[in-house]
Amino acid sequence: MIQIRNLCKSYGKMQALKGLTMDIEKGTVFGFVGPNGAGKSTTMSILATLLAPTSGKAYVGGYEVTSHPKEVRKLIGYMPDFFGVYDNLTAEEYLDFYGANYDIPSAQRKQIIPQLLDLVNLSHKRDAYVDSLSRGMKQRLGLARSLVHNPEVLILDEPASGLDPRARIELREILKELRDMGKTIIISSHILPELAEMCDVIGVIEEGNLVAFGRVDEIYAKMQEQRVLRIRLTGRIEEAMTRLREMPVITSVTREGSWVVANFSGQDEQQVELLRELAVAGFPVAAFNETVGDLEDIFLEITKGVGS
Ligand SMILES: Nc1ncnc2c1ncn2[C@@H]1O[C@H](COP(=O)(O)OP(=O)(O)OP(=O)(O)O)[C@@H](O)[C@H]1O
Repeated sequence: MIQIRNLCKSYGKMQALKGLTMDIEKGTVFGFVGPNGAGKSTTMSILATLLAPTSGKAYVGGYEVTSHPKEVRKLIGYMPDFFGVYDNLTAEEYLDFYGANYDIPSAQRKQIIPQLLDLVNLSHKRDAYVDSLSRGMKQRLGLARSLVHNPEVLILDEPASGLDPRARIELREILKELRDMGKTIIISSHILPELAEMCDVIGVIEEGNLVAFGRVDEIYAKMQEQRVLRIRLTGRIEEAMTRLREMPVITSVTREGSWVVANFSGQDEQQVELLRELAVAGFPVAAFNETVGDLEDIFLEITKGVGS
């Protein structure tokens, strides 16, 4: 659905994008993660045809963004990371105004707008002034606005920023509905775990370069394989460490007081077997627990270099 090829953007001497290349397939929820200033908004603005790249190409639905902006705009709904001020418009009037901008006939707008307000759980705020809405509600109204022309692709710049946990959950639920409708969604954030909860694929951008790109389910599967086991023994600690080191599923063993900390790379069955072996050998195991690896570390480790 989206192809980005060697995309570069400079603001004067500042190189915001340094040859970005990636593909986003139809129906994917793609999370674009990176620290402030990494180039996420720049990329999204180029895809939304609001900014011209310095060099390189970007295609949406096969249309190149600079030579076919009209076709691209029909395909995409864009929600920027800031929200304008609209003193005298109610939520309904606001959506009607944007619908009219897309040349949607009045009768059709009357039909669509209640559906959109319902989708973003704002039907009860239909007659409320936009400026009186909470931040979470404004975000949801912005989302409804980006959907007014029923686009195939949604580009959402930091939609969860500034939202409280409850508003985030609501947003996630709405995104699920949109995904179920078959939309391709691009969401940016500077928080990887937040995106991992709602996306299928994640790309990490740093200083204008894509440094990692991969599927979230693969990352989670990998995380399950890289566990840290913590075993507390009341005696024979050194002996237990030697026994653990001999096991192929253990990659390293250290000691923290009465705890033995072992990096484990295997499946549940092998973990069960490990505990059984220790018990059968009579080691005095008082406690046994596991922690999975750090999402960001594992993500970067297994996906680095991809796409760059
Ligand atoms: N209009 C502009 N003029 C000059 N520099 C700009 C302009 N827009 C962005 N930049 C610079 O380009 C770089 C990338 O900015 P961009 O907004 O794309 O990053 P971002 O990843 O979206 O960051 P954030 O998470 O803070 O929104 C930054 O260093 C930024 O200061």
